[in-house]
Amino acid sequence: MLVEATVSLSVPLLTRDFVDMTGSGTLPTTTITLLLVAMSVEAVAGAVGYFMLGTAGHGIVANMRRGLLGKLVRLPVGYFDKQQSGALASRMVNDTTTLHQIATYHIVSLLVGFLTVIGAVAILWMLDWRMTLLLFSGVLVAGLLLGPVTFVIQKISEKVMNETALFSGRLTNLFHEIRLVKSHGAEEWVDQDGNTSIEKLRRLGVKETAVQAILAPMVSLAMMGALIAILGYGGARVGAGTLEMGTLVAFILYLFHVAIPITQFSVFFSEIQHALGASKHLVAMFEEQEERHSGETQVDAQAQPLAVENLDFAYPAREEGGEPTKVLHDINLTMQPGEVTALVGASGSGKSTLLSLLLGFYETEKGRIRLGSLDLAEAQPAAWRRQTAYVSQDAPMISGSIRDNLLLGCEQPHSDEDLFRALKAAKLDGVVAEMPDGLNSDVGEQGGKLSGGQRQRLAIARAILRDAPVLILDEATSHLDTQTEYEVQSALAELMKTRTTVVVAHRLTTIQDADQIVVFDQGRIVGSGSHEQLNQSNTVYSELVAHQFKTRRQAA
Ligand SMILES: Nc1ncnc2c1ncn2[C@@H]1O[C@H](COP(=O)(O)OP(=O)(O)OP(=O)(O)O)[C@@H](O)[C@H]1O
Repeated sequence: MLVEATVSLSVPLLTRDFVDMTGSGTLPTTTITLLLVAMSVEAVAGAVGYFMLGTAGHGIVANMRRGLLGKLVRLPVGYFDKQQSGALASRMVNDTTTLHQIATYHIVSLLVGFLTVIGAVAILWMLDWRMTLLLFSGVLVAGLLLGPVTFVIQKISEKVMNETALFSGRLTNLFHEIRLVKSHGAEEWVDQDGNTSIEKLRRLGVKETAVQAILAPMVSLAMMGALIAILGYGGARVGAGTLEMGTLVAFILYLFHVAIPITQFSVFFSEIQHALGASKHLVAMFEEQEERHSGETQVDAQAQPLAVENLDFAYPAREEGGEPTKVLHDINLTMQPGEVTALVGASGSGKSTLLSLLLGFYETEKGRIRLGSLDLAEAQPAAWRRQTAYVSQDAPMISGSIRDNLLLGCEQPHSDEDLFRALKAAKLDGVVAEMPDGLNSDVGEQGGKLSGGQRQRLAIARAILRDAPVLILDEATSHLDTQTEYEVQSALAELMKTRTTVVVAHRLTTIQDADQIVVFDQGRIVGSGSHEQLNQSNTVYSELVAHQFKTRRQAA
């Protein structure tokens, strides 16, 4: 592009010679040849420059997206609690594209334009300084008008980006939950809600266009003024014989050399405001504190007790300035290898939160979690989690096949036989074998092509395959019918024999044989022991048992 700019500066000078020579009656073949060569070089250099910039731009966007993706997956779970996943996706896709243009074409055009203008001014000054001053008074006026307008554009652009991210977030969520929307006949509400955002975006777009619409004419008006002044003043000087005709022509051509970059500056300033809006959020994402990478990587949970000591925990405030939600108070608990520890308690009493903490999803405020003598705070979270297999309440699935879901995060290779063995233990082998594509069958978005029970069995098979010494099950069998639950429970019982197991279960029948039952009440442990012990001596537990017994009898 520098070659293009330099060569393009010679074109008006060559044109001046061409006009002056043809005016004096000679045919300037050398000048014509030079003009043709200069114009061809300008065109080729322009095309090559455009291609190279485009290629660099795509590289920049890809790098930025790679960086962002790498960053996002390494952010702690707490970050995602505060974000809408669709909004994050929008930032990754749309905001990075906005930066593409600015990082390549606009920045380079600005630099090249700047050099062109300097070159043109130098040549013009040598040709005729009075006319140069005249031309630049027009440029100065244009510059002074641009400042405030670009500021307004930045403000609007920022609002557009935020609204777009919000809109994408809402849509993603609504489409995920389309069954909920339809079952509640909420299509009309979704329509209205979406239309409000669409209308907001339209209004902002119109505002932005209105400001942009006055920007370009303002610049061209200033340039037209300069052109007319040059033509009037230059024409008079040619008439008076103090200026060559060729020099006036060269001036007019140089005017475009100045005008085009100046117009590009105006586009640049409006684009840079756009990019500033986009980059603000991307920079904020890049600056987020990642989950700890440091710590002990040699975590061995084999035959080690898992202990929780004096643990307090509060979720961070949902909005700025809000109060954190205190959820766990002074938790003390030891889970022995080869034993099953069951956590029971009313809904919201903090059982799942404790599981999240055992998995190192959140940093704890006070107290410790230990595996043998190793403190979780001193271990690398990823290494710690490699020692655990976790089946959560809703058995989430990734988009892809049964195989992809089974092998999620697996480091060792597994044969199809291994996969079927795990599926068999989870009582899902028959279902998968009957699928037309077997292990390669697609599970659908969020596992939507599988039933709730099948998803749960697939999640259990995944945990079995992971073969980790610590097993963490959060209501892992709640979606299964009694017969399947019984069969899966016996497979799990086999698995639990050699592992440290923590189970959360609402249906107390499934954990009556647990080695240790721990009773939660409003974030505190209010008792622990065997089913018989607790049933006799712990009122919270005996009430839970009595309540469940009553509910079942009523259901029957
Ligand atoms: N990410 C979060 N941010 C803020 N508060 C949360 C978050 N997750 C859970 N809570 C709150 O923490 C408390 C304990 O929730 P938790 O899910 O641990 O209970 P639970 O005993 O597992 O309940 P359930 O049996 O219904 O699953 C609840 O009051 C809940 O509102």
